Amino acid sequence: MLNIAFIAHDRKKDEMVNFVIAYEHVFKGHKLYSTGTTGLRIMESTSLQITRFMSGPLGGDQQIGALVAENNMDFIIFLRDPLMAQPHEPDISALLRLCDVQGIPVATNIATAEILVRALDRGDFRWRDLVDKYKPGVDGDK
Ligand SMILES: O=C(CO)COP(=O)(O)O
Repeated sequence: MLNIAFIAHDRKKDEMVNFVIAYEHVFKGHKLYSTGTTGLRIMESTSLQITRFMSGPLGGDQQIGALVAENNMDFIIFLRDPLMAQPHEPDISALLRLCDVQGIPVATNIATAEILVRALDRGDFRWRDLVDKYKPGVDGDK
């Protein structure tokens, strides 16, 4: 069972909901997290249980980032809006940076999300093994 997070900006929320509906059978075996509104939208349309954090602009990205920093997050689908500036852009950049620090797969568009979820469904690519192998030390990669 993996820890998976869903995050979508407003103009990407319909896309996210449709995607999660399509792969509900895959996600239902995992522990799910989300930012506030994204999770609400998904739960309204599926039977999935999701631990929801604050809305993104109020700190939800940072809360999910804290799980990434502790290496307690395995996979993030973050459908960003590439055509609209976000007031909390520093939080978004910080989350993506932490994913790179820890080697966490983060899909920022639907095609990447599709490829990762299909790999997850097949169970033939254990990226957790890679993440753990290259995990930085306590004081980073100095
Ligand atoms: O803003 C977000 C991510 O940066 C998403 O937050 P919501 O899911 O609360 O809309």
